[in-house]
Amino acid sequence: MTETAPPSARPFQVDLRGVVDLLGRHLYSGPRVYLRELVQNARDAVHARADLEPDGTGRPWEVRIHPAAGPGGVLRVVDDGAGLTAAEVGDLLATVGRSSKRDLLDLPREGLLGRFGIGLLSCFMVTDEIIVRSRSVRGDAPVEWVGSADGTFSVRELTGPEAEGIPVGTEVRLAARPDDVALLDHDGALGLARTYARFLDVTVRVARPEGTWDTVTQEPVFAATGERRADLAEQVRAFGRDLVGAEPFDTIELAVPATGTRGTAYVLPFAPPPGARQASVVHLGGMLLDDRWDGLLPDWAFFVRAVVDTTGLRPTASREALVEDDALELTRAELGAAVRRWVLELGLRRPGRLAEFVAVHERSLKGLVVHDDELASFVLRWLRLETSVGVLTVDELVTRYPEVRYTETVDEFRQVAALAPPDRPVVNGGYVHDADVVRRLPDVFDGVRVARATVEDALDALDVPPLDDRATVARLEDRAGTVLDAVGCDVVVRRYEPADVPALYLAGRDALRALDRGAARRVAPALWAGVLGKASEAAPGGATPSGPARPRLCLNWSSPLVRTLAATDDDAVLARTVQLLYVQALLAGHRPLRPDDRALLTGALTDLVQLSAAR
Ligand SMILES: Nc1ncnc2c1ncn2[C@@H]1O[C@H](COP(=O)(O)OP(=O)(O)OP(=O)(O)O)[C@@H](O)[C@H]1O
Repeated sequence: MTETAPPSARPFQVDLRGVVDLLGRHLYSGPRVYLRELVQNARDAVHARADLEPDGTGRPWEVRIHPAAGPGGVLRVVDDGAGLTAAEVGDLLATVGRSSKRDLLDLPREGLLGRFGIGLLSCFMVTDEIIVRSRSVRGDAPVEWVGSADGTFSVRELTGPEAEGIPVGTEVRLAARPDDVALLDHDGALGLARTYARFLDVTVRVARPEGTWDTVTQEPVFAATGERRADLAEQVRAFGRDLVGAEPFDTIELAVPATGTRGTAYVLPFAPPPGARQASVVHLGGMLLDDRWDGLLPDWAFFVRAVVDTTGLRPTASREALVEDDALELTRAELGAAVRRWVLELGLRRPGRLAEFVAVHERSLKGLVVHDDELASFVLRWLRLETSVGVLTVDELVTRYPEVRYTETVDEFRQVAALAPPDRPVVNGGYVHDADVVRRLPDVFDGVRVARATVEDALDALDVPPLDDRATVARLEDRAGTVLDAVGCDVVVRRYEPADVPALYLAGRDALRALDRGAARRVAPALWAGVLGKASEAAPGGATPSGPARPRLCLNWSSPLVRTLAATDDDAVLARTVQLLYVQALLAGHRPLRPDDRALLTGALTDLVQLSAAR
C-alpha cells in the first residue's frame, strides 16, 4: 500500500487591488474616509502612548496634518503617539486584518477606536503608495515601511543622518493620485478633518500653506454633563441652532452610562416632512460615524434630532453605522425613555409649553400613536380633538366623558354636533387620523369606551312631538315633504334645543355619498359621467337619493316659527317658507347648494318679492 503525503496547509494569497476595490466600492462610502482612518490611527497611538507614559513628556501630544501642496504634492499625518518598532511595522502594517488594538482574547482594547486591521488600506483609494516612518516609544531605531497598491511592501531601519531628529511617533505620507488631489490639498484635508475629527479627544491641527495652523478639535459641548453642562448651556443651544437650522424647541440631555453614550436631543421647532425619519449625528470616541444615522432612536422620536458621542457601542467595519446588538438596543431604549420623560415632565411642569409642542407636531404624532403602543402610552393624552363642546385634549375628554362618541366625517360631525346634548358631546373624527386616535383610546385608558355617532342615531335620539300634536305634525310632514320632493329631501318633525333653530338638514353617510356622486356627475365629462352613473345605480340610494338614504329636513317642534307654519292653510306660504328653511338649513350645515337647490331658493325669493310688491 502506498501512502500519500498529507496535503500541506498553505496561507491564502491576498490580491490587494481586489481588497482595496472591495473596501472602496462596497465597504466605505467613498475615498473621503482615508483621512478619518489616518487620524483615528494617530489618535489611538497617542492613547497607547499615554498608557505607557502616564506622566507625559511635558507637552501635549497631538496630531498634525500637513496637506498636499497641489498636484504631485504629499500629504503627511504626523502624531506624537507610541510609534512602531521594525518588528511591529512588518507584522501589523503588512498583514490585512491584523490589529494591535485587540487584546489577548481578541476583544477590542478599551479606549481605542480601531479594531479591524483594515483602516490603513483605505489610503489606497487616494494614493498608490503609503510611506510610514515611525519611532517607537519602546526605544528601537526608527523604521520606514513603504506599502504599494500592487500588494508589495518593504521595511528598513533608518540609521545615521536619516534617523536623526525623528521623534517618538509616526508620520504617514501619501502622494496624491492626480484625480484625488482635491481630497489631500489644504481645503480638502481641512474640510475632512473638520467633518470627522472635530470632537476628537486628541488635538488635531491642520497646517496652512503659509505655515500657521488651524486647530480643528473642540469640546463636544453636546456631550457635557453635570455642572459643565450647566456652564455650557448657551453653547449647547447654539450647537442645536446650527444643527437644526432654527432655535430648537427644547434640549434634552441624553446619558446611557452603561454604553458610555452621552449627548443631546434637540426638539425640532417645526414639523419635519411627512415620512422623514429621525437622523442622528453619532460620534464614536469623538470621531464622526454618521451625521444622519437613523438607527439610534426609536422610530417614533421623529420630532428630535440627536447628537451623541459613544465609547461603548460597536461600529460596523465601514465605521459608518453601529452594530445592531444588545448594547445598541439597550441604548436606544434608554434614549427613547429620556425623550418620553421629557414629554411627561413638560406636561406636568409646563402644560402650556407642551400644548405648543403638540401643536407643532400634532399631525405626525396622531399618525404615529395609531401604530405605536409606546408613543401612544405617553403622548396620546396630550393630543387635541375637536368636539361639539369645543377643542379638548384627550385627557380632558376621557376624564369628563368616558363614553366617547365620534363621527367618521366632518359632514356627519356638523350634523350630529348640532343635536348633541352638552353632557354627551361628539368628537369630530373627520380630520386625518382623528377617528383612528379615538378608536385607540380604550387601549390606553381603562374604562373608556368609544362608539360611532351617526346622523341616524342622533335623529332617533330626538324627542317626538307630544301625542296631542301628532295629527298636526303628520299633516305638516306630509305637506312639507311634498314641497321638498323635487329636491329629493324628506321632512320629519322632532323637538330639540335650541328652540330658535327651526330646521336642521340631516343626511347620513349614504345620503351624502349619493348627493356627492350626483354633483360629480353633473360636472364630469361625458365618459366619467357614465361611469359615475353606473356607480350610482349600483350604490345604495341611487343617483337621486331615495328610501333611507334620502336626506331629511328636521323641523323643530319647539320653534314657534314651525308651529305657526303648521297652523297655516295657505299652501303657497307654507311652500315658500319650507323652501327657505330648507336652504337655510343647507347653508347652516355647510352643504353646497346644487342647481336644484339654487332654483328653489330663487323661486321662493321671487314669489316673496312679487307678493310684497303686489301689496
Ligand atoms: N499612526 C500609527 N501609530 C502607531 N501604530 C499604527 C499607526 N497606524 C497604524 N498603526 C498600527 O497598524 C495597525 C493596523 O492599522 P489599521 O488602520 O489598518 O487597522 P486598525 O486601526 O487596527 O483597525 P481598523 O481597521 O478598525 O481601523 C494598527 O492596529 C496599529 O497597530
